Amino acid sequence: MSTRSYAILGTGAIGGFYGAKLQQLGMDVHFLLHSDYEQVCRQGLLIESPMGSFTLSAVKAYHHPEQIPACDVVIVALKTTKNYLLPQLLPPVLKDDGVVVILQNGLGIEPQVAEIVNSKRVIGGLCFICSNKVGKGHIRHLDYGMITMGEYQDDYQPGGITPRMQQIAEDFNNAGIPVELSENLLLARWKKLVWNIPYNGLSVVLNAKTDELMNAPDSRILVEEIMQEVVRGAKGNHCKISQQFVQKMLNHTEKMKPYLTSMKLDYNEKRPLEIEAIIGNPLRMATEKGIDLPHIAMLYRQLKFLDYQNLNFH
Ligand SMILES: NC(=O)C1=CN([C@@H]2O[C@H](COP(=O)(O)OP(=O)(O)OC[C@H]3O[C@@H](n4cnc5c(N)ncnc54)[C@H](OP(=O)(O)O)[C@@H]3O)[C@@H](O)[C@H]2O)C=CC1
Ligand SMILES: CC(C)(CO)C(=O)C(=O)O
Repeated sequence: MSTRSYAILGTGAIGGFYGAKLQQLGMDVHFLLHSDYEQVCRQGLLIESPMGSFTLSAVKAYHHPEQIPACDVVIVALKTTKNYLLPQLLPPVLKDDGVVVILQNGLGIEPQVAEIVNSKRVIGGLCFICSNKVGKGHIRHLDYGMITMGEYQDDYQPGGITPRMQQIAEDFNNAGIPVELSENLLLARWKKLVWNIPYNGLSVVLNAKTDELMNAPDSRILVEEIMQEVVRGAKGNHCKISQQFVQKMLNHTEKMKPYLTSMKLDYNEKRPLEIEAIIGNPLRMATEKGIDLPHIAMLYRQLKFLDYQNLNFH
């Protein structure tokens, strides 16, 4: 087993789950906690999962990043709405030769992190998992779990497959989490957006679960139209996404158990929505290349309105 140390920034649905799986394997894992800190110090982390439920009773839990020893790998698993904290959180927890792995949805986060830690120290990861934090220190993993990882290079130039990615992937694989390595992080991020932009966005605007969006003819048309816009935005950024991939996303969602997207859960809980990372940044990246994405531009404004109302007036 490797001796790499891991810091988890954001011990929630995905950070709590993946961190706990790494610790269960015997890895040295340090968890930064927020409102759950005291509960986790007292009772540990409870993971419910179809892969096997377990409790980690001894957790290296911290309330402040300065208390965490500098680690080889720092996993960013906050909601992107909290990324304004990263300039304070990242430097103390990262070893001089350490690497940051960003396990967040959306696009355009790596360049922000590269400004803090330097672009040679950033890996992006896309999580194909359904998981929720259902209580303090209590994570409910529902389904899936695979991660796609890619090296970040300036301006999202393809970074190839590096030994350090392979080593981190091996740790996750040993912990029971499949990892796929991508030579092109930008393409991997656009592909994930084919799902996230329509379903996360429409679930809030139309107040619907995935099955409702797929079963009603009008919302299904909208889902497909938005997916096609994502494909066009990707193409304008030199990322080719095939029609077979779009079809695969539609078929896959049709077969999925009815699912409340993470954006809809945030909306229902009156938490800020990850609009900029998931919709705003890709939209701006396409606009900069002269590509017009009218459905996504409308979705963006609608979500901004709903988010503002939700946080301020209801
Ligand atoms: N959940 C899922 O199934 C999937 C999520 N993703 C993406 O993963 C990312 C993380 O999402 P998810 O795990 O669901 O989010 P969660 O809200 O479950 O987890 C985020 C965690 O960050 C913690 N946090 C907030 N502020 C601080 C702080 N100042 N210091 C330390 N910790 C803090 C929160 O603690 P507290 O609650 O105490 O504030 C929470 O435990 C998002 O980008 C999401 O889109 C991607 C695929 C699937
Ligand atoms: C696609 C999905 C459902 C998990 O892979 C997701 O990213 C989300 O809930 O935001």
